[in-house]
Amino acid sequence: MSRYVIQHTPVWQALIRHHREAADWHMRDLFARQPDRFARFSLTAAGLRLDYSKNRINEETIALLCQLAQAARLPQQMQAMRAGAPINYSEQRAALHVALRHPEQEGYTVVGQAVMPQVHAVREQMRVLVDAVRAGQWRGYGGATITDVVNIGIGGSDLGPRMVVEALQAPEAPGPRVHFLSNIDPEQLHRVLSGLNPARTLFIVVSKSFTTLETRLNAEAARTWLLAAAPDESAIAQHFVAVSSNLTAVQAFGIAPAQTFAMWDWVGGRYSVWSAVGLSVALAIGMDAFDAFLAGGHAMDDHFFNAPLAENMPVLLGLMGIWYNTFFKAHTHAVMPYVHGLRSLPAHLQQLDMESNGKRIGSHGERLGFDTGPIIWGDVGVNVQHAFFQLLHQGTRLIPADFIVCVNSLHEHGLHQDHLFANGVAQTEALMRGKTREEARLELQQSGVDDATAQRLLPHKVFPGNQPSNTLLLDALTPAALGALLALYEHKVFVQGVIWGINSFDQWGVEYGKQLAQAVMAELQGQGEGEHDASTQGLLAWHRQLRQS
Ligand SMILES: O=P(O)(O)OC[C@H]1O[C@H](O)[C@H](O)[C@@H](O)[C@@H]1O
Repeated sequence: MSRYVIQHTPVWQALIRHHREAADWHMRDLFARQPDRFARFSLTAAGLRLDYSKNRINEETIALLCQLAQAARLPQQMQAMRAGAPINYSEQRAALHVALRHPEQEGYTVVGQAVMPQVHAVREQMRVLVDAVRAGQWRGYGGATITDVVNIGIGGSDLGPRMVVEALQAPEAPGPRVHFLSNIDPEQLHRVLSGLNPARTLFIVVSKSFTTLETRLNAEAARTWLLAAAPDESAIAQHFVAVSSNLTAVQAFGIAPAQTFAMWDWVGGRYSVWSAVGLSVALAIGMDAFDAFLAGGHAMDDHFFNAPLAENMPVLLGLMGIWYNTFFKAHTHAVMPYVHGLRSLPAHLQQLDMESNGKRIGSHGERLGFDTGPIIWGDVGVNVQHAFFQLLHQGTRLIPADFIVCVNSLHEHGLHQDHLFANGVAQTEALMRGKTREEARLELQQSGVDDATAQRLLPHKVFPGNQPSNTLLLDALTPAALGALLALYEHKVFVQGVIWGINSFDQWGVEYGKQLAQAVMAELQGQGEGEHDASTQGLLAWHRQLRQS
């Protein structure tokens, strides 16, 4: 089989030529020339609305990008994912997170084995625990009900559940308070535990591998903390549950099989919030709301697997990302949720996108000759406008961005929600239109400043515009809408990985630092000296000077 190199396909070359033209376009002109631009470049899927008209694209751009997707065999790869094929080829695993939100008892297999019965069995096990805790039937060692849940996990075992809990748990709603312990900074451990009552706290140790150092250290610290208060070790069964694919290691840690929720090697950590990794979410919002979250994700899967490429929301987002990242050489992609509940979405997407597509090696081991995964960043609106938006408006870089806005809030507070919406949408308009020299001059004249001041200020008042954005519009931040939104981004990342020809489902790049940390730690503990560069040696020497024994 000849090596597939996307860069050498005729459509890639056609896109390079098309980009030379597009580089001169201003979106203001595109809108002026095409009054029905919004109708042409917007769509609805799984309850989400996407306006992608404020992009440096025309029909030809979309047509060429769809051809690129065909050349990369995207439709076939989508089917391979669905069929449970080992698309994570470096680890010989399927990537079947879509099965986790599939409602039926059948539909997905891995190596010929049906997976849905296991998925539904674990979901039932979750329901039993969640209902018992929320109804006050699950009791701690002194017979008291559970008021606080601590999710101990890191990476995919932390970011997804943390973000979803923040988004969906209303403070006044019934259900335990949920806390997240991820880092090995003793400060975090102290802060999380210090406000809690051991007799009323349930720990969920979440680790797919159950070998992650941070999680094991934190779980051990939590166990010690609990046992310092509890009468005996039998309390572990009332206060610790685990979520893992490594059931043997869980048992060795001291958590019984009955308290253990399985996950599988065909679920990547950053795609796992839909599994029992989402137990903290289900405890926070209840199992019915968790089911609605899964249903939202499934509705997006249905759309993704069935809509034609040019009308497919994740595909379009993925393709436009490639347009900017690879052809315009934009290095970053910003995500701005104008939704307080989604303030941790950028952090979740950083792991999802950058751990999936932050790679330079193609499927044949070759070094790819173009830019792949962008730097994902962003924060919550309106706050961002008063912080870093200056750079988007008048800096020197091209920064494509996603704006996420809600029409309705779950809380009524006068005009807050409309102001929030207005600001989000106005930013996309300002970024697209910019302000010409003429417009700025007129504005200065009308402001009544003298001519000399107007002359001096004029260059500073011009906005180049032409900054692209997608607007994702939600009715309100419901479990179903959030499910659809997360699944949308997961598929977007997959689409890009397929087109760039990389494996989005492994993460070898995170291992090296862990390896070296073990060696450095051994030295800190006085177990020999390693060979280091002068900088690392110097830092270790400073540590020896300052460390209080
Ligand atoms: O769930 P765990 O096995 O504890 O892994 C937690 C995290 O750590 C790893 O280093 C990976 O980079 C992440 O993809 C993973 O989510």
